[in-house]
Amino acid sequence: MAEEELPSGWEKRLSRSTGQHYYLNIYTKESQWDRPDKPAEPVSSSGPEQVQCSHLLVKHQHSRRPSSWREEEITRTKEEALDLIKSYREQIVSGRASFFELAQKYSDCSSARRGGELGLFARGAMQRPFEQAAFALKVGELSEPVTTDSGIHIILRTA
Ligand SMILES: O=C(N[C@H](Cc1nc2ccccc2[nH]1)C(=O)O)c1cc2ccccc2s1
Repeated sequence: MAEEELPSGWEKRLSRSTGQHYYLNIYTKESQWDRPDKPAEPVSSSGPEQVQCSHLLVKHQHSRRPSSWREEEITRTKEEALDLIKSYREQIVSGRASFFELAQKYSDCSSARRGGELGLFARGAMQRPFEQAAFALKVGELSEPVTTDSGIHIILRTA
């Protein structure tokens, strides 16, 4: 009886040490003894090309532009900004407030009017610490506080 065809993405190999056959995933280079029952998927090892995020930014006196739609001159200290961003994060995580609502009310970024929505962006578009944090998030995940030259952010990945 002809052996059933292997699912795509696998190769059948012979183990020299045991004389047993094993199966090699040609994408991940992982091997297994059991015959695979479904195709191996090509992995995008470099992660997503683009992410969609919203953010809530609290600026401080040393921010790159210590001014915003909320406040002509922002004088709070970096420590006060971090305390604020932590309290907003806690309100969101506890479900007492929505990300959209707090970003709209309190974010020092012009994206506040859209609940902090920044849209889709690729690597290279945003300041590096922000990019690194955003691309490390799973969809729906809220970051810990992230510091950039603009101030302190919490980032919600939406897609
Ligand atoms: O750089 C911006 N706004 C700055 C503050 C700021 N700095 C950021 C740094 C990283 C990501 C977003 C950031 N927003 C400001 O208003 O002083 C952006 C506003 C918007 C609005 C819509 C979409 C993208 C962007 S980027």
